[in-house]
Amino acid sequence: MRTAYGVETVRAAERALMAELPEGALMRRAAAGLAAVCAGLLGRVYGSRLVLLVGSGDNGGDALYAGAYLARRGARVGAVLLAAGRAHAGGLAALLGAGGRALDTGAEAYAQLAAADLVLDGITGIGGHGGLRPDAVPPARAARESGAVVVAVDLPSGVEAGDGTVRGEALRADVTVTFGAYKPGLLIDPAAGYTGAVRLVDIGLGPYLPDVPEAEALQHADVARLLPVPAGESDKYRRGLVGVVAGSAKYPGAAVLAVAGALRGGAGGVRYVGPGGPAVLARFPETLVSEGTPAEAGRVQAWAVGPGLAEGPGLDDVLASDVPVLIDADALRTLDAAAVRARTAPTVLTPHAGEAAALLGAERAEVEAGRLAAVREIAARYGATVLLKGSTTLVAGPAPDVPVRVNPTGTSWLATAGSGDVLSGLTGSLLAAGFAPRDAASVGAYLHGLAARLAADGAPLAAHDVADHLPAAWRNVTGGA
Ligand SMILES: NC(=O)C1=CN([C@@H]2O[C@H](COP(=O)(O)OP(=O)(O)OC[C@H]3O[C@@H](n4cnc5c(N)ncnc54)[C@H](O)[C@@H]3O)[C@@H](O)[C@H]2O)[C@@H](O)CC1
Ligand SMILES: [K+]
Repeated sequence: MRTAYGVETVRAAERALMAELPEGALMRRAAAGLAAVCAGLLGRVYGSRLVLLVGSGDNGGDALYAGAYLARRGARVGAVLLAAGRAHAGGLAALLGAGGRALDTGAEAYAQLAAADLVLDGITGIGGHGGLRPDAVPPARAARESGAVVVAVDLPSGVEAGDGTVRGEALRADVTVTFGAYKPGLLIDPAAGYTGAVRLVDIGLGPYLPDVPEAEALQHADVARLLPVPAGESDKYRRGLVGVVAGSAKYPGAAVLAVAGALRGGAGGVRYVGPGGPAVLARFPETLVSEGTPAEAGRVQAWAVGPGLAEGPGLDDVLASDVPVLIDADALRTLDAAAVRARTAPTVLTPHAGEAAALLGAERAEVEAGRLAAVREIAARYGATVLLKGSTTLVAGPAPDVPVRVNPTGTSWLATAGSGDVLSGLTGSLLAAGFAPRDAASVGAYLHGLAARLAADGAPLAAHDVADHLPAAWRNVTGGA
């Protein structure tokens, strides 16, 4: 599991650790780790050309101390002081003492940036807000346009550490060297798109961090542990039946795609309820098709309702049931929060940003600008587990003290019609197979993203390709066991 801690939590842990260390020791520890990563990237430090972009805070201090280490090993280091007179005093003295040079933002800075092998971005870290300030933008752009490797100190400058938003211009890095712990912004888009490869430097913060992180991202091993392996005595009922309520005369394809996902999610069987029965059976003869309403259909262990659904009794019936329910797409637009909160079994909502805005009675732009806050707010208001789709899919449970799961497997190729229908069926199937709601949603998103990556392989894909690659994704996670 990859864990991420919010800014205040990291600061509190740093304070507690610093109280036990000599003055400045923690920053020097961070800088030594940073310098080691840079040395590895450079290959040969002696004679290499480094430029430091130095802001007014401790993030700049890290860059200056790391620059001093590398200058002592023979690198030529120039530090562009973006906040003249306010650079970290100890760091600047160390750099100058090691033979580095301080520069203002004049022509020489740009000449050095153009010729640099490596640029260290120490403009802002966890203390930065609101994107790069105007005076930092031209040197940041020059760094990006040079052929240098750009290494972000702690975070790419200009991104919000706490929630992954980018509220102005930010400097895109090739590598981000972060200290002590991941911050949510390193995992959540759009900020996560600015980090390049992330390297975590241990500065001894571990014992001072709380057990429960703010956000976490499943890794292959976590998903492999959660996926069920049918035992010898399993039969289809023990493995769970998932009921799919989807599709309409207008959208018959949604029924087929939701069933396609459900068949690959580990449930023992799929019961389809809706007007798309003939289309579903033509493609998947193994489906149990029920006429009539969900209430009239046989027993299932979970329902997935919503993809391509027109008006009908489907939603009310499944809400009244005593099994886990996943609600997606059109069914979200008319959802009554009180009816969801009153349910005795878990509910999972899977909105995209537009549907999330409808659930909150907010503007879509508001959701886009604060996805972490939005997913938590919907989960709290509806008393449900919420999977907010997007370039980084987020999953929040109804309890406030449980980490938000960040899906690491997404790909922009997934932004294709019908891919959400596959995810609904898949996640519903995991619920029927007995997964806890937060696990069902986050494992569903993980396998779905991985299947899309395998299917796309660098080319556009269709939603049914994602469904077809779910078994390959499952094998990829479990090692084919
Ligand atoms: N606290 C500690 O013990 C440690 C802190 N470390 C470093 O310290 C950083 C945090 O330092 P600070 O709290 O001083 O904050 P930062 O250095 O991240 O940034 C705050 C400074 O940047 C300015 N600033 C804010 N927004 C800006 C913007 N949009 N554009 C330009 N300037 C802006 C502020 O005026 C302030 O002076 C961490 O990210 C990490 O790099 C590390 O050395 C590890 C130890
Ligand atoms: K930075």
